[in-house]
Amino acid sequence: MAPNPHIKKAYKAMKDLGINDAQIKPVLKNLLNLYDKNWDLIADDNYRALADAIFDSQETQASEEKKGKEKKADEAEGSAAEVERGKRKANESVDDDEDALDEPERPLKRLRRRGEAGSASAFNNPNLGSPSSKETTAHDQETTPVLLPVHPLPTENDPDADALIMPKGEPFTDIPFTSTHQAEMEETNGHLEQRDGAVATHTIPTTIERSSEHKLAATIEGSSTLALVSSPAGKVKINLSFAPATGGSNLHAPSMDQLRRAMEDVCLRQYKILDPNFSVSRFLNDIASSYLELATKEEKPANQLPENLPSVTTNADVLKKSAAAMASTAEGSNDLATKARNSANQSPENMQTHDHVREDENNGVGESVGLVVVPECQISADEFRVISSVSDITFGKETVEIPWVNEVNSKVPPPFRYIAQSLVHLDAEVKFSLGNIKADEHCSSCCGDCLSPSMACSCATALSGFRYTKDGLLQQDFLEDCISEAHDPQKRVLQYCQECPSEIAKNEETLEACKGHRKRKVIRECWSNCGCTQKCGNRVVQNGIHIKLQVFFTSNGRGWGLRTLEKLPKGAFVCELAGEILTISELVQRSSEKLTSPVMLDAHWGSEEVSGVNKALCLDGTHYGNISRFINHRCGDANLIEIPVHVENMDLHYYHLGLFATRDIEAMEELTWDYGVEFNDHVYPTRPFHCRCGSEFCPNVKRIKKKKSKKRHESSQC
Ligand SMILES: C[S@@+](CC[C@H](N)C(=O)[O-])C[C@H]1O[C@@H](n2cnc3c(N)ncnc32)[C@H](O)[C@@H]1O
Repeated sequence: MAPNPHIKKAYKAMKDLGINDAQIKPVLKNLLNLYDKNWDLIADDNYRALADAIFDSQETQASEEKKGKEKKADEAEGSAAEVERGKRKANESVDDDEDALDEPERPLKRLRRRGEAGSASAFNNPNLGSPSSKETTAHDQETTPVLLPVHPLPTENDPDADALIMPKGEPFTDIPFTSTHQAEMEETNGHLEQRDGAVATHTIPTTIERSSEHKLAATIEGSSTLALVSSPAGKVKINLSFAPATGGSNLHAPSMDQLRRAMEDVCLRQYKILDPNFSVSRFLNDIASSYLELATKEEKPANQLPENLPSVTTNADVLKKSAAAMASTAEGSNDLATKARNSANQSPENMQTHDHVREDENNGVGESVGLVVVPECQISADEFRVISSVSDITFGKETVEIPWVNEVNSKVPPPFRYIAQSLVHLDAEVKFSLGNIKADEHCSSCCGDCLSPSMACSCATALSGFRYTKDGLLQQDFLEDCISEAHDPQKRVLQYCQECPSEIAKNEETLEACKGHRKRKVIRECWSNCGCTQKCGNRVVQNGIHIKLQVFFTSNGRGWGLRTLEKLPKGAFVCELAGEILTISELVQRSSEKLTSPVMLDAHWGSEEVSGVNKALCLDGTHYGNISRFINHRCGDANLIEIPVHVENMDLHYYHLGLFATRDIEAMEELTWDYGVEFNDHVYPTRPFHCRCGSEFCPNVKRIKKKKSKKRHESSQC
């Protein structure tokens, strides 16, 4: 009978690892039983399961043999052996190490010790185990420490100088990063080396030995290790290595940025580190400097505190200190920093005199920023949610992550609930039902992608062509029309209500006449009543955000803003204006709060369909909103424009508002739109603000320009 090809391959893989046939057979038999002859499981990851099982059986066998030998020796030597065992117990750790060296070396372990030390890649590469690859001697295996992949030591110009370095090729494990490093170090030629005979002990056994060219040398004895090594320039580098046999076939090295973000997330969630300037690379830098500082200090007797030892601050002290630092930039009482200060029960003045307060907390690059570890009771769940949203302020509610940064001060974004789609607050009559769709709004002919020419459907006819191009941008002529209507009052068509909802909602004795509402050009997208796919080119706004955005703190007094992290072409969809859908009466009731971003949905207010205060709707993103709530206003030449979009039906009193690029926008440019507010309209329920948009169309800029030219004129006359 021809040999089973599976068995043949398994034997080959094991032989490549230096395992002989006799060792393979019984283990493979057991494994086949165990896995119900599922060869896929056994063959996975180059027969890892089989190799592991063989190593385990070797270990069991070795320890049983050892026990047997001890038993025999005890019987033969009687009381003499008792004495010997006593000695052995006293030297237990030494004996254990020797026993470990007596054990047959696992081929995997050996592979790892060769040159690359890359366990996972070595395991997946059968050639590394073949006789042609360079063998180490038994002596090498016993005494030579493994050279972990060597990373160049940091230099002044090294952009990676602060980076946490992960040894390439070592598998990853989530073993906790704990170290009780007690290595005795001495300084030689400006770098740290271990004193002869001293052993750096970690919770996980590791040896660090003196090695040339400032390389880090460490043996991996099982789990993860943490080691530090210094450069001739006095810099300290941290090296992490991970347990060999873990990670599986999915093992891949995360980028430094991913690692940093993940760590910052952990710090925020688990340790509740409040300072938004907290950075993992800076934190690692601090570990390295503290290490260097402690390691280069003269040893003191155990009961004597070394001079200049960095003072250890209690959590409460840290809280006061950091709250004080944060308070120096806090403006609003709503600010988390202010809350932290209040909870520390200290006046800012007292705290400013506190020894530990840092003056430069805003821009202390390279400085260690005081971390605030706040007991859970001191911040609300809402506040904590906002703090922990650094990497994604949307909490996964959009198809893209939107991070926030504050490079200006220590403020964090205001607490609000992120919603990707607008929601009715209470009374607004918004019905999305198929039954409400009129017969002429049903499109029976659309199929696949409505924008492909062969698919011309009745949606296209109804709109005299689609508003989008095949690239998902707005049609240029349509966009230009919208822009010029918005900019040029002459081109605006106003509609007047007979009884204006805004005026009715004011509840004043005399009803004022309608001031007029702009008739708007609209986009109509395909919806559930259409037969096309979700990828149809006439579905843009409903498919949500697809660009890289970032919330950031503006540097000229406009609070938070939104910017794009990528270049955007003219006509690109950015995001929808989403928030709570309110009736006008509800909005007026709220107006005592001076809302930050209410938007009227008044494009059809002149029509008969929209009459009465419950039909006239608006959006408010103050408490519930999407990313648009961070977009600041710009007079006249904003780079975004809002356009009404009908998605669910052509119901005139509710529609979506899509924000589109009015021109090409560079990466890192702030996104702005013209709120269309009259700054002298005191009835409009938005928080009045002194406009700092800087646009040449801004009344404030015009006023300043006028003043300047007047002054210049006056001085030229003198
Ligand atoms: C929709 S929010 C925009 C995000 C806001 N900057 C924040 O920090 O949350 C509107 C508020 O931002 C501020 N704002 C927007 N545009 C501004 C501008 N051009 N100048 C000054 N403040 C502005 C005003 O306080 C306004 O009430």
